[in-house]
Amino acid sequence: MFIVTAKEMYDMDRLAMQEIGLDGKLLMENAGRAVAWKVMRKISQTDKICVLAGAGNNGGDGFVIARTLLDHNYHVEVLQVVPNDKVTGDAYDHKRIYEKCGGQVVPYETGSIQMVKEADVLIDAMIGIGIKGEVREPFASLISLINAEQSYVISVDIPSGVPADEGGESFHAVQADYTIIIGAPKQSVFLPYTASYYGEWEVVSIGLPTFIFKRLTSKGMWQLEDVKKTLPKRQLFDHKGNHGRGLIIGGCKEMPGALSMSVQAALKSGAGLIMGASSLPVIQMIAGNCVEATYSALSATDGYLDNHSEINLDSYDAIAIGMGLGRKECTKDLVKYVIEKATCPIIIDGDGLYHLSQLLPQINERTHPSVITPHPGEMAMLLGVSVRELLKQPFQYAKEFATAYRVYVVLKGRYTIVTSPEGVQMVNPTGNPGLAKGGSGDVLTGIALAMVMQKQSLLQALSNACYIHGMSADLLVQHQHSEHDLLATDVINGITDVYRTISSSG
Ligand SMILES: NC(=O)C1=CN([C@@H]2O[C@H](COP(=O)(O)OP(=O)(O)OC[C@H]3O[C@@H](n4cnc5c(N)ncnc54)[C@H](O)[C@@H]3O)[C@@H](O)[C@H]2O)[C@H](O)CC1
Ligand SMILES: [K+]
Repeated sequence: MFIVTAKEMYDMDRLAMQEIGLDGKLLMENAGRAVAWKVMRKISQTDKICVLAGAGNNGGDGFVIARTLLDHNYHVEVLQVVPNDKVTGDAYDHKRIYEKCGGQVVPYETGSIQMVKEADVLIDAMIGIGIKGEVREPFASLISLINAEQSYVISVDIPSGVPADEGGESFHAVQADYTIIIGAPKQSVFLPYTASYYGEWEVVSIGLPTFIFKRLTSKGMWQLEDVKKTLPKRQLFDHKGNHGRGLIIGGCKEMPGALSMSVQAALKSGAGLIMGASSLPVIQMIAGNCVEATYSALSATDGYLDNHSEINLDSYDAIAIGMGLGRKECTKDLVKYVIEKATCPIIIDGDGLYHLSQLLPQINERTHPSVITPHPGEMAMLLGVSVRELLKQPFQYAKEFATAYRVYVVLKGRYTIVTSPEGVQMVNPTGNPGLAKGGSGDVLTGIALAMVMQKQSLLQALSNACYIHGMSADLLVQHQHSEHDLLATDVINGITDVYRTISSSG
């Protein structure tokens, strides 16, 4: 599924109209009817419905929705929030068709507030992706009224007041119970400051052909069908070498478990062979957790790995480094050594990211792929901006970093964004707040390593890793766990259920 900015959506409309003759009125008809069908599934025939229509094409969708509902014997009226002369173009045409079909349009005046108060269902078709700046009157007061009412609120395309794109931080906007998105989800569906306004959401197709999306946007949402198509398969005559050899370097005296979780997660996800590398005390502590892995003891000073020359990096398909490694000068040297010498894909996580801020020239010079898996705090540190600033524009910042340093960026969050060095971005929809715990990142890195070393495109491999990680947590909280008690090690065990679900669902 593609993700768009407002500009991309407008460009697609233009292309559809100019190049293939899909005109605006037809797209509006498709949009309104598709939304109306979704609405009918949610509400009852006895509900009193008020469609709030604005001046633009979002309002135009509102007239098509009202006409379709009326035709199916629903109790519906349109409250037109703007004066008649503001309703023009395609929206005007659809208003006329609605009226000719017997539809009622109530002009906005103070008395019509009663209409809002009396409605069981409010359909918000006031402002869509055409919003500029903060909402003006009378929309601002109406939004306050809508949000104060108990009625069921369905927004069309986008909750009025929310922008389509990233960049803002606070909004006066409709709090929808359900948003029916037209054509493709907008960036704001996935952003921390705007996602909650949407409530439950769904996308409806309006007939824009896929090649138009492919031409104009390089952002998408990774879905189960994508996972099924791209996940490495196991063949009858496979041996462990077909599924990759991976090296995981991490762990120090305070954080032995990080390495253990990455190793277990990698093997559980399908890695052929995993070597865990750490100090002898760490290995002695964790080896029993995962007897299927092999381990390499490295020298350490005061519990931190200190001698990089003894590691052979040559015989691996991918290497992960940094989980629980520690923030010492000697561990920085180790990260530098791996960045400079590894001739396979590397994944840098945890304390490796802390060191990376001083190793950016080295990462830029790599000729083999590099992946970083920061949470917002680590990403902000690498970019030299505040977390607050980063979270206003995560798509933009992740892309800037990925393209500048030619790395794959896995920016972790409720909606993790995977960005390729070319700037292609994939959003992961799975996961829940149960993952907001120590160890989750170490598990994700292990899964990512297993995917990366099995010869997929890296963008697909990393998107699959995020999907599996989140889906494991989702299945666990649906069945035996809650978001409170879910542990990172549960997420590793939950991978079993993920694979069984994926393979049994065809
Ligand atoms: N391909 C598609 O996605 C299609 C989408 N459709 C719908 O069209 C809207 C976008 O329509 P547009 O006319 O460009 O803009 P809006 O209706 O969102 O809003 C314009 C309207 O709002 C007023 N306005 C702007 N900013 C403010 C503000 N801060 N305060 C108050 N009022 C504001 C402005 O003056 C205009 O009057 C999209 O979201 C879909 O719903 C098509 O129907 C089908 C194709
Ligand atoms: K709207």
